[in-house]
Amino acid sequence: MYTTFIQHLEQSLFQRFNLQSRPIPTGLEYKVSDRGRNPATIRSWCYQCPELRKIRYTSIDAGASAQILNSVIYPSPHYELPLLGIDFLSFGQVKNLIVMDFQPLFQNEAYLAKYIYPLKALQDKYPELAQDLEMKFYDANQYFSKYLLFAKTDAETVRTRVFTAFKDYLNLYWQMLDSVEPLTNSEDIQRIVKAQKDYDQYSAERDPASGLFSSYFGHEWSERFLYEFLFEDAVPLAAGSVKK
Ligand SMILES: C=CC1=C(C)/C(=C/c2[nH]c(/C=C3N=C(/C=C4\NC(=O)C(C)=C4C=C)C(C)=C\3CCC(=O)O)c(CCC(=O)O)c2C)NC1=O
Repeated sequence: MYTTFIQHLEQSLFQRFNLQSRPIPTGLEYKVSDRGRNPATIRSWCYQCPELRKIRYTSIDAGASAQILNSVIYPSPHYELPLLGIDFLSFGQVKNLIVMDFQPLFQNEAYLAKYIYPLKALQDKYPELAQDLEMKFYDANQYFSKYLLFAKTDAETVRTRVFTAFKDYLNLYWQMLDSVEPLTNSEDIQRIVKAQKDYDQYSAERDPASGLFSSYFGHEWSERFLYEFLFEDAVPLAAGSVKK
């Protein structure tokens, strides 16, 4: 379902940046589960370049049961740019959840005006993909923008409109990266380092995928995947404390 999306993402990245592989901890880059109705394969890729500190994307292929593309791009801390977040989930032909956003590190007006407002024109192009759905796991006011794509839709729309919107959002992100002024003051840079860490901590604790990973690949693998790869700057909750 998301193969063409991944191909486009890769092309787009490789054409613009001098990418270097960023290691994925042993055992986390690829795994197959036979627990479900269909075998599930999870595969991840990770890169870095001077402009982008961490580029990761993950696909889950469980045949007709689940098709998923999840990705986060973390800019270098010299750039206060939002993170680029993608979460495309298809469970069978009927349930397709699409989320794509420039994930703001801060919510103050000046920041939003500079880095989030330019998204509005794009969201306006895809009204059917901006459905104002309620968030149950995450807080819509933290690390999300109001111009995100957030929709439940059908498989045909995913192949057509969502693919076009995905390319548009990605292009705007590259444009923004091209025009952003790098920070030079070390305190400003440290503030971005901290904000990106806070994002990892928040996301690791809230991620609704942990149940899905556990059911396919077991609890232990799931925790490693979350804390050693997806959100590696997050610190696991103290052992024995209750999750959420
Ligand atoms: C491989 C990793 C990974 C997977 C497979 C994943 C899956 C995942 N994301 C979900 C929701 C969601 N996912 C997001 C958004 C994001 N989520 C993100 O990881 C990013 C980067 C964004 C930003 C665009 C949102 C907004 C929801 C709805 C959650 C809610 O209702 O609060 C759900 C719940 C779907 C449901 O309601 O049935 C799952 C299982 N999340 C992951 O991190």
